[in-house]
Amino acid sequence: MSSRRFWVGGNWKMNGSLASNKELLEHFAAATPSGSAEVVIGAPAVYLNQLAQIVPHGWGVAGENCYTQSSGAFTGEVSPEMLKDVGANWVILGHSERRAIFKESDEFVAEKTARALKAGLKVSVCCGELLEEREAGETQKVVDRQLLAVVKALSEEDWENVVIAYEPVWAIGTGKVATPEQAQEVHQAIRQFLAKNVSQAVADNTRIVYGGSVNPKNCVELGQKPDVDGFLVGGASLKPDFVDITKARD
Ligand SMILES: O=C[C@H](O)COP(=O)(O)O
Repeated sequence: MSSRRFWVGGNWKMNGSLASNKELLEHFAAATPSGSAEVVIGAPAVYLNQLAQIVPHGWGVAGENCYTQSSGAFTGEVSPEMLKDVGANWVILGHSERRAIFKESDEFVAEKTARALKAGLKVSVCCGELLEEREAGETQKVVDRQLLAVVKALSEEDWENVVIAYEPVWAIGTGKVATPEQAQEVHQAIRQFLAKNVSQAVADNTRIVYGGSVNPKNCVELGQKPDVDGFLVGGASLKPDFVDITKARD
């Protein structure tokens, strides 16, 4: 196994309330989460301040999106600086729901990634193919295209603060998890892509995590693959046994 620290992110998407967040986080803390994995919870921006105060000790807090500017006439947007101001230290960018529903382009995701890093946030940047793209044999082409935009926007040092989340769109919220072999194949190819397009050191050190119907039952086998450095978890991060996923590699 590599020296890359196992990373487990929860992505609550547009879910939660002050009361349910508190209940869930208290449960997580009481259930003794992994001491070795880096754990980060992503939540709607309005709840980040609450999360920053009550997440289990050592856990990070992530926004689920941000804009490219610090402030100004951008009605409805939230800046990276504002995420930091309310206690977030991470942001999830380029999630397939943002790409599909809000029409975010590869370049826009890359620009936001660069800006968030500049503001001092760490970034989990998402990539992944649609079912029809996989069936057409275009998985790697799509992932490379999405990541090439990010590569162009970042310096080599920036990569220290980036986690790549590979999330095949057909596996998100569907219960159809990628097999450990399918995940490993794409993760390995992403690492080769980083070696070719950034540097061998960045390829060796960047965490590449898998997302798409991860749950406490399938996480151990997925987490044993050498290039799977953790998970970005949607639905299962809203359940008490998310804590078991943080321990997949323990
Ligand atoms: O960001 C998380 C992904 O969208 C995965 O969601 P899921 O675990 O509910 O399939």
